[in-house]
Amino acid sequence: MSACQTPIIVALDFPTREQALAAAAQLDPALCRVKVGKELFTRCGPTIVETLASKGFEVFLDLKFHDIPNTTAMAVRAAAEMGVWMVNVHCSGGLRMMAACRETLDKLNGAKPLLIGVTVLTSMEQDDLAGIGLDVPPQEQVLRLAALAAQAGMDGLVCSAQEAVALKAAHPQLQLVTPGIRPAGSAQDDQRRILTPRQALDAGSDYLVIGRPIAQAADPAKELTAVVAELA
Ligand SMILES: O=C(O)c1cc(=O)[nH]c(=O)n1[C@@H]1O[C@H](COP(=O)(O)O)[C@@H](O)[C@H]1O
Repeated sequence: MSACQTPIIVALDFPTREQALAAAAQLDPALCRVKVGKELFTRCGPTIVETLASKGFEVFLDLKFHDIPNTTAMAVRAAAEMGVWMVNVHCSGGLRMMAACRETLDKLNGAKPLLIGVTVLTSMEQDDLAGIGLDVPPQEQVLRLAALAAQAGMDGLVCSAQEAVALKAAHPQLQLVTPGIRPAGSAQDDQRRILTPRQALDAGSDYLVIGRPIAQAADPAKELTAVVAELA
């Protein structure tokens, strides 16, 4: 049972182990989980996951695997054996890819990470989708990928909180992990489909991924406490 009492996941997007651990030292594992993504993991490898776990944090390993079914399933197995709490793959890898991941995790003994499918990145809007040949609004593509993820037996989805109402109606069993969270007044950065923490929770998000507004703030503990208060 997790000691974490909030839906907040803080993205530790840092270039060094020292910076990531300095930020983590200002966060309380009772108030948030942490996310290790491509930059930090490529720099530090699995030891950063072990260190954060030893400090009491549940870790979302966000490497967004996207490959042929066997390769992706073996990567997910490696993540599970690392003891992470959540792992993700791109839904656009297709039904067989997601099903292979599900089957591989189901065969493992012991605790398994939540298996989450990334739908349409929160940095993308309709023009970006058109640029890669998808002439549909983001929500339509998200719902299409969500149906595949549900069929594959995934535990949840990464999506924008803007799609949470439609997704909860269509697939109430899927947990919604929503980045693109911006407290009122904070910079949008490269995100496009954004909501505030309160709006996201009200829309049906199960977990809120927040990076720069907390991790890169002068006082991460203060920003985290402010978001916790906004959600209370
Ligand atoms: O899978 C993710 O976590 C993810 C998916 C997505 O669609 N959008 C998205 O921003 N993310 C991640 O969520 C974090 C958001 O960080 P901030 O924009 O700094 O709050 C980053 O680490 C992204 O890699």
